Amino acid sequence: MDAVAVKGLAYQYQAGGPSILKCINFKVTQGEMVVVAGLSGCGKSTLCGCISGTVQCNRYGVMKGEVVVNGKNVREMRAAKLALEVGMVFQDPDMQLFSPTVEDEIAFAPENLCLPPDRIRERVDGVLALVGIADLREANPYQLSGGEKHLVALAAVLSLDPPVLILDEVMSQLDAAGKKRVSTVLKKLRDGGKTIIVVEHDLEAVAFADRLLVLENGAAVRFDRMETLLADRDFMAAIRLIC
Ligand SMILES: Nc1ncnc2c1ncn2[C@@H]1O[C@H](COP(=O)(O)OP(=O)(O)OP(=O)(O)O)[C@@H](O)[C@H]1O
Repeated sequence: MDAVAVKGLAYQYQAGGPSILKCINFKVTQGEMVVVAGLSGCGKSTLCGCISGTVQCNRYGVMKGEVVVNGKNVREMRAAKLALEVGMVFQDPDMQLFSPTVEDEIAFAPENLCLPPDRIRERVDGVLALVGIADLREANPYQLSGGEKHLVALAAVLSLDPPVLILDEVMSQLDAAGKKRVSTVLKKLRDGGKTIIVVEHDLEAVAFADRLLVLENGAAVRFDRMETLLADRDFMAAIRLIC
């Protein structure tokens, strides 16, 4: 079954402004991990925002086409419902952290679902263990490193257990050990059935992903098996994804 179907997606931040996304079509199967890559400014974050419903498309932005997540059109869903279907970890984790402790940050969404306290505790303990940040439980999120903040933001998103996860460059501030830690978590989540779309420049760090979507100047130019595209060194060099 398709977990995410993007059909003829086009986006402008302002009517009459530049077309940031240009008729993008692709489908992601449930339990698949897809990497989105392309040069800076090609529209990766905008695509993530369109899929997660976090991009502006009422007052200023103009979105055309359709994004369907688990059979539901994201533009027809209220934010609270959409958050149960698709969770997004932003490129800048400070955009989504606001609680005094990591534990409060993770508990916030389940509390807002009015889950009973023992279920909330269960979820908090579960995601702290899954993401491997149990030692940060009492920490102040603002005082963490960039990489740790991304892990806390991922844990907070996982507290709602959405079937689809979108991660926008969460490894960019991590050293090799940090990247390995995140990729291990992503593998575990994918193997557990989550559908994952991840924007990443370091393709070696996510080489275990299933498919790679290459964007160039707002258009999807290739969508193929990860190993097929990594092996196509002429294409990858021409598109400047490898030297
Ligand atoms: N809020 C906004 N208003 C107007 N234009 C924007 C806005 N956000 C992004 N853009 C423009 O949209 C284009 C695509 O930006 P986007 O952030 O989606 O690209 P990206 O591929 O994620 O880049 P990067 O790799 O640098 O994060 C860029 O030209 C950017 O300047």
